[in-house]
Amino acid sequence: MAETGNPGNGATSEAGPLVVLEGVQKHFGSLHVLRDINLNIDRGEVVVVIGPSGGGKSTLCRAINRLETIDEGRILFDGRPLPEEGRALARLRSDVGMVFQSFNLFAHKTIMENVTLGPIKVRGVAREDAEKRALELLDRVGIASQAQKYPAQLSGGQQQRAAIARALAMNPKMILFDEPTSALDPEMVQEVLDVMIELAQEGMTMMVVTHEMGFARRAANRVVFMADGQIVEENTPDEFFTNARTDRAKDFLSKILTH
Ligand SMILES: Nc1ncnc2c1ncn2[C@@H]1O[C@H](COP(=O)(O)OP(=O)(O)OP(=O)(O)O)[C@@H](O)[C@H]1O
Repeated sequence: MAETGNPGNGATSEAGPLVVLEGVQKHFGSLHVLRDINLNIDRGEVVVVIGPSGGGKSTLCRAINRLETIDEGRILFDGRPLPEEGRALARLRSDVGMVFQSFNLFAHKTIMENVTLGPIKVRGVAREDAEKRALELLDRVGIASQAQKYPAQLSGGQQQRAAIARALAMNPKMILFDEPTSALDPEMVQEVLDVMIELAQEGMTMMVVTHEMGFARRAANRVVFMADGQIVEENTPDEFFTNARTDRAKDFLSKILTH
């Protein structure tokens, strides 16, 4: 996939991990939701984050593109601390695509407008070029024929595939997926996972919060198990699913794998 480059912003560090979290702490009031998180995500790596509800997985995702601020520690993206505001923050948000459980498409814009808005407004791409690329991406996720429809006219699976096309339209360096299939009817889950598996195989750097263990087995390089705001253990999917080390992870797996 072509990179847009990073005009006027100096060289990026192509060596080293794409994301580095060091000693990250986050509270919501008295609730300690991220406790000393240390995590690197390498370029081209697919990290699946799993764990019980309320464990801090979404907050971790949101902290990486600064939808949440952190209280302590630091997060580096592409070798630099996360920007706090302005154009640099807008650039971070386009470099780090985000796909949410609830699709988050603009309801009063067509699918084509949803996909082209960012490239036109943030990246300064000409409308004609943005539309051409959007059609390619919509074709790639299997919904080119829906380009002129509004989100409510599409199935949940189609909307989520549109959301992935929208993230891809910014030529992101990474995509964060926060429970992308949790709101879908069961028959639509696989069509979205198939798009994600293809992206993973093409080398997209991804962090995926999900309960889809089949996806983790097939696509993840690493599984990170989080509970009570901490990374309890992390391992390759094979090791994690057959040889979890901690009682908490074993307990969690025994519950979800019997479903
Ligand atoms: N904006 C907020 N204000 C206050 N508390 C919050 C906020 N966002 C999340 N929390 C709380 O922080 C804790 C961690 O939430 P988070 O959504 O990160 O967990 P999670 O592991 O993603 O859970 P789930 O699997 O249920 O989505 C939860 O107790 C949640 O209620």
